[in-house]
Amino acid sequence: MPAIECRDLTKYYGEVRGIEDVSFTVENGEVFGFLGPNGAGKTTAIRTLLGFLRPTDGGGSLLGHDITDGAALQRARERIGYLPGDPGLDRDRTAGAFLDHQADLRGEVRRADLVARFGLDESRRIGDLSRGNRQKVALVAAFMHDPELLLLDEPTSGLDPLLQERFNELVRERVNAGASVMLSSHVLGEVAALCDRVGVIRDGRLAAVESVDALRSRGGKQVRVRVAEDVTRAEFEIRGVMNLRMGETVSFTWTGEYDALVDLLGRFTVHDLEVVDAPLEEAFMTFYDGERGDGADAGGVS
Ligand SMILES: Nc1ncnc2c1ncn2[C@@H]1O[C@H](COP(=O)(O)OP(=O)(O)OP(=O)(O)O)[C@@H](O)[C@H]1O
Repeated sequence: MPAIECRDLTKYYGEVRGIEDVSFTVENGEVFGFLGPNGAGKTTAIRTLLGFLRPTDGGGSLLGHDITDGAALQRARERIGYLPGDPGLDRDRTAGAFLDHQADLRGEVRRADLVARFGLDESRRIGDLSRGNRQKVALVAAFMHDPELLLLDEPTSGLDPLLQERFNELVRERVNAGASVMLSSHVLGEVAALCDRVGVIRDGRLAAVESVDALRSRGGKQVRVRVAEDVTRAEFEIRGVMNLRMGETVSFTWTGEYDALVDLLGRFTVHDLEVVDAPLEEAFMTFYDGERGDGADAGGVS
């Protein structure tokens, strides 16, 4: 039984499409990233899965409970951690009072530890907290009952890099303890660092689901080479070479087989050579062709 199952899930807000025909599963112990630009449908998918919104069509399950079975889902919530994209925390309450209320609903085995790790002052009024500190309160609430499944909507928005790293550690700890995670983001680096697989959502539809490793390998290799000879651009303009930049060092993205690269470089006296994974952005951009206007280059990566 997968941790999350999403079958042709569709949600319309009246005439407005939120998501349409979204299907994927999140296996037990997996970290699944839901990546897409603003308005793509990430929040709609998460809130529909949690039963806060009624699907227009399709269905799914969380920890084996049908998402349209309100009572079962309510019970399952004790084993689920949810971080809303825009936590509407009661500004007049203190952080501690909010966490007390959440603890009554789901428990708080790890609260003290998390409050200390995030350096949270529970006595402060939520309305007086900075955005980052409010996000910390919401994170403690999502994680403090050691949930088996976490649905996190843009979890690191508002967190500084140090706290983002704390957050990453926290996710890894829960996953090592057997939990499954779905998190949404529009920051590629964030999902690449944490996720096993990524679903790319655009205009309410799932454009692709890929493992982060596959995305990386599709991105090709970044090659930087310095040779003894004077070289011309034409000598490097062969199949497999992209983003070619000439200079004292010649650099390009290589998307072909290694043997063909060795053949190419074998024509010269190589003084210096560096071959590294191309940035994940290049593979990822293939999903955004047309939307950003710079998809022509990226389109050739695949
Ligand atoms: N309550 C609502 N009423 C009407 N339309 C809505 C509502 N909530 C979302 N939408 C629309 O549904 C679509 C998907 O929005 P959603 O908030 O799910 O996207 P998102 O990927 O989470 O975006 P963001 O990254 O900005 O949070 C958008 O076109 C949005 O305008």
